[in-house]
Amino acid sequence: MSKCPFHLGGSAPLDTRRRALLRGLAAGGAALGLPSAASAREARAEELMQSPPGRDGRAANRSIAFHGAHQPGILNPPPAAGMVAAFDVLATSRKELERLFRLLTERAAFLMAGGTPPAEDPRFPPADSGILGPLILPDALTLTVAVGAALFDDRYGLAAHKPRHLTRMARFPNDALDRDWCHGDLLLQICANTPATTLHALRDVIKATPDLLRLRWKMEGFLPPALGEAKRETPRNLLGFKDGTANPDPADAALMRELVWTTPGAGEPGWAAGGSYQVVRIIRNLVERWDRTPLREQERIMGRLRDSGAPLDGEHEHDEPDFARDPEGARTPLDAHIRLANPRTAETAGSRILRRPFNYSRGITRSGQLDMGLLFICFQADLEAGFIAVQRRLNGEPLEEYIKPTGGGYYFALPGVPTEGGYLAQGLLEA
Ligand SMILES: C=CC1=C(C)c2cc3[nH]c(cc4nc(cc5[nH]c(cc1n2)c(C)c5CCC(=O)O)C(CCC(=O)O)=C4C)c(C)c3C=C
Ligand SMILES: [Fe+2]
Repeated sequence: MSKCPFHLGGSAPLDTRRRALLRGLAAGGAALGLPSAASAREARAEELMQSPPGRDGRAANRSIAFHGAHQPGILNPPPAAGMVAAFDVLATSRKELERLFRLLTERAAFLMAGGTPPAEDPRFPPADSGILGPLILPDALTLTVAVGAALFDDRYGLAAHKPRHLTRMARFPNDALDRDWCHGDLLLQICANTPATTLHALRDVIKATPDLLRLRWKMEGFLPPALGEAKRETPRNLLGFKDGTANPDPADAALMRELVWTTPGAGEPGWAAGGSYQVVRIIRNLVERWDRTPLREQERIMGRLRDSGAPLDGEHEHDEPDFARDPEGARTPLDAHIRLANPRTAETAGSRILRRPFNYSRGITRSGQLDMGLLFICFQADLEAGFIAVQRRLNGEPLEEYIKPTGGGYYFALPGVPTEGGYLAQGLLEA
């Protein structure tokens, strides 16, 4: 990673990063023998760094560290723009597969830190798409790489090393899965403050891997922009409800070890420690029907009040519902979404999951209805005890009248890359 002259450490203070960035910029120009162009680029970079055009400079300058025991993009609060892109892997050998993961590591670390691409020689295609301008600001970008069960077929000799619960996503009763929007050997989750930054990162990865990856499907999502770290509110989904209220606390490391990170033992291969099962579901919301449903009924379907997010037996958003004191469902219907998803019993405590959903909107259907919904994403230490157990409890819930899952897949988010020099999937490929 450090071999890339333009790589700037994601966790480096801004001033250090700025100096390194300007040095990289000058080096890029000098490499072409263009000293005056270099200084002009340097001046422009300084200007942009001070005040990125049309953007909140502080937010655009924010970088998230790439290196760590776990990948970024799982515990950090989701920014306003999210994307998942599923790929088929074209590598023809294990060696080529290693080249793919090394490349993904290099691009992710560079893009997340921000910097300048090498200076352009107009006789060749540009190194960068240019859609962010000459200076790539980190913009709270995260790239998270996950693998699907298909990667463990007979192509690369990895079958014996498959995470224990990783399977091809099977259909649930309310699903209408479109095969063009499902599965994939590899999943890239890209999150940032702005959609331009996620698209830029996707194009960068695609450009770097023409012989190694083929895009299979992609879905872009969004959240209402955060009001700032301190004032962070629970985002609303496209049914108008706060979504994420009862998520387990990502700051609770012991809880994350229990619910999110795969640990050695329990039949999991050693290399998978520190990774997490990732579920993606594209769930269309039938919003025209929902918007004609009485508010009281909407709230009984969800089990929470729409405006405050409070449970039906509480007053405030973070009040804990007491289902045990309501065995007949007088306050919260027995089939309310949150009651089925998390009955809060001793037996179901192990099925808690970390949700990280985005809203999506992609035009209209052939019958003229709005095609929008939830790009549902969740992480868990055990796919069977987590998402699959929760979804089985939700099967047949009243909310199904308003939602239709149409795509997605099951993946395993790789463990992180603790230090420079390492690469994603190194443990798997060296197992
Ligand atoms: C299988 C897992 C889940 C799917 C699929 C799912 C879809 C889905 N959810 C909403 C809206 C809300 N969900 C809420 C809570 C909630 N949902 C799940 C799981 C799935 N949801 C869980 C585990 C929980 C937490 C339950 C709890 O612990 O109380 C809420 C309430 C607010 C919150 O806690 O986030 C809403 C609203 C939609 C619209 C949807 C499919 C489109
Ligand atoms: Fe939910």
